[in-house]
Amino acid sequence: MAVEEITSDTSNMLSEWPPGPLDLYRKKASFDWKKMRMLIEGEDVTAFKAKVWRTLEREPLFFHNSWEELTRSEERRLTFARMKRLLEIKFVNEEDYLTNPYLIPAFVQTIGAYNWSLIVKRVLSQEYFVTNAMTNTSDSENLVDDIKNFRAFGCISITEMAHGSNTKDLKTTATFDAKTQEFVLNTPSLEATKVWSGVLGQTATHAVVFAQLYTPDNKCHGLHSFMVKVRDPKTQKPFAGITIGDMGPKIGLNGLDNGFMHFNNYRIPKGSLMNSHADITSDGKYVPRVTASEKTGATLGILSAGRVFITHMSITNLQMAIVIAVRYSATRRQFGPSTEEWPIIEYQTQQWRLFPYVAASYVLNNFFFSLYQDYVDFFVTSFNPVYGNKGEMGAEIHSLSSCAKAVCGWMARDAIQESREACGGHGYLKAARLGELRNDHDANNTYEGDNNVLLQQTSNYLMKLFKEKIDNQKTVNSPFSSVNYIDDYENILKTKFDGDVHNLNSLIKAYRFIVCWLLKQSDTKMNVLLKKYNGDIFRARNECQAYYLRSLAIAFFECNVIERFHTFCSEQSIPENMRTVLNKMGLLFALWTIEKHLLILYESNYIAVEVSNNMTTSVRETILSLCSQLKDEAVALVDVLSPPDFILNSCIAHSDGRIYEHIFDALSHNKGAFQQPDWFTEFTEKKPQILTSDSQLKAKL
Ligand SMILES: Cc1cc2nc3c(=O)[nH]c(=O)nc-3n(C[C@H](O)[C@H](O)[C@H](O)COP(=O)(O)OP(=O)(O)OC[C@H]3O[C@@H](n4cnc5c(N)ncnc54)[C@H](O)[C@@H]3O)c2cc1C
Repeated sequence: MAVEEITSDTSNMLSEWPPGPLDLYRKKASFDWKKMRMLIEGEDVTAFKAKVWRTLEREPLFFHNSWEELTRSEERRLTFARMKRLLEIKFVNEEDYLTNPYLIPAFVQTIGAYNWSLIVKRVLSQEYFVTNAMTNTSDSENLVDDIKNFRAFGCISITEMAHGSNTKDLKTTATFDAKTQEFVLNTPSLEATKVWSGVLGQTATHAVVFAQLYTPDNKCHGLHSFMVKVRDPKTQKPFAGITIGDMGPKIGLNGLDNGFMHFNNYRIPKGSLMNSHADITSDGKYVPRVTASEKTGATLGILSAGRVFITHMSITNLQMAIVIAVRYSATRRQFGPSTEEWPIIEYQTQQWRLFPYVAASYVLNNFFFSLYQDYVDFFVTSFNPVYGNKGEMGAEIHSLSSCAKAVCGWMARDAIQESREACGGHGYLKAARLGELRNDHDANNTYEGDNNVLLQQTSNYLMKLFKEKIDNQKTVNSPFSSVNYIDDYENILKTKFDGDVHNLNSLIKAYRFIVCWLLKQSDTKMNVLLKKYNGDIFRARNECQAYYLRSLAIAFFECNVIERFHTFCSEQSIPENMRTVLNKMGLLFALWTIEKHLLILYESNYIAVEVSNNMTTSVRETILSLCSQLKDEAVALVDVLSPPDFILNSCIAHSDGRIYEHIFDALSHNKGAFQQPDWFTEFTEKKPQILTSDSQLKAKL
């Protein structure tokens, strides 16, 4: 998050919201929504997003409405055509990205908010793929040129039918043939079929294929990636030796063509080996280029990009869902103490269900900007041959992005579902957009690493540091400082809660205690399990997940998120009225998340006996009080996060608040709303022949 001076020029580029029923709450807000928007995302990003959205709205190809129903084939065709148009318009060039790297996630968010299939297809086949090609292949220049000029499309093929999370055990083979200076790709079994590769189903001409590298002496050197030409760009047909198919209908993201693939003695040139970590000589000798530990740290860091971006995608979905739910709640009325019905946002349960997610939208947004800055710093360092800290930086980014992707993905999933229910029956309309958000978001919890498996990456990292501290007195210290407090774990574990539930600092101390306590408890349990299983770390770790290592990774993430938000709120330049609201959201988020760990705080005696009786009550009463205080700010808070109506595309959440007019519009425009079905004679003419006796039934059988 950048705190920048807000100019009237930038403020003017954001249109005022149209007048309507939402004005009731908009007028009650204590801050200016435009200034808050620029505070949380910076002027450049705000201006850029506004420009992209205005352009899309004017483009006929991007016309859509909330009641639209497309077949899979229509969706694919449109996604492809829109992707082409995006390339023609070219909102930013590489220099812009270098000047302001925040424009990269801004671009993904801006297009993703319009349609996730479109941006996922675009990024997978272009940016993500080009980054891979540029850093790794010998003939990368031509390929990058082809990709940029729409002569080639890339995809990444890792997952196989029988192996996803456990990539080490992938079965596809790439065997070097010294006679022809080629690798021979094979799919040794049905289970080794490559599956799920995005863009492969109907479009990709190239794939980064992960396979086990074999040298001519039949020795396996483990998993390596290869740049493979899979389809003829002139005919779009797979080359001989490759079978490609489309994965078919999915729960969501149906504009994206996921595919499956088989290799049968398919030959690729030696130069196809993506050789930044290892190479092969012409006589077939395997030559590693970096040591195993260098490879691990740097590779882990680079591979974090996907998770960093998915974290942002999840936060974007969370934000869109909460915009819809809050706007609807501020206009929908039910019951009331007198003749006038209350807007449902006035109800305590509605506030309690939704406002923690409003707070999460801000707190996580800040986390993303801050993590992204760390990633950019790491990325720049990783291309600097002199600076030697890459491994540690990469490992920390890997740990942070793993838990961030998991927890943000789940929070967004829950926010979307809560928002759907908070909007009652109308929330269930396709035209409300919540169903599409739910279905498209769902995959974020699985691809680029299943969430539960990712949390293990974070807990492994933390446990390793903790072990080194205990066994070798090694200082716990990391390049981005996320773990430094663990170094003081012995003192932290002697502390008690100071009882101040209104102070974010006190809650950060409590969180640090939870992390240290879970580390200690997990370490104790691991030692017992290691003894039980004769030092078998795999089994020991497996039995130490639920309530221990998994909770550790989640608490570590939440602690880091709150620390970063606290730092942000302490910035001098934030105007006081905005700081007050931001502090309330930080506190609400912290209390809402820490409530789930109260048992730990009791069990560990962190909450002293004298205060233990009312601690739970204090936490809960403060949550309710904060929800109530944020009620009059909520509409303005979601206005800050909201894209224009054309992008949000929800008939229950237009910025003018005229929900019933827009819902009726959606009802009356849906396909066949007023049409008699062409099967109506099934009722009017063809009556059911009801079988009345046993003999008639038997005769039928
Ligand atoms: C829409 C979509 C797009 C995708 N795009 C691509 C792509 O472009 N390229 C590509 O290669 N792949 C892609 N994938 C595949 C994706 O990366 C994998 O599905 C993902 O990595 C999970 O692997 P899996 O499906 O094999 O799950 P599994 O590994 O079989 O996991 C199944 C369950 O087992 C649990 N589990 C597994 N191991 C453990 C363990 N050690 N401890 C505890 N629990 C465990 C997991 O938590 C999970 O709940 C895509 C998937 C989807 C849905």
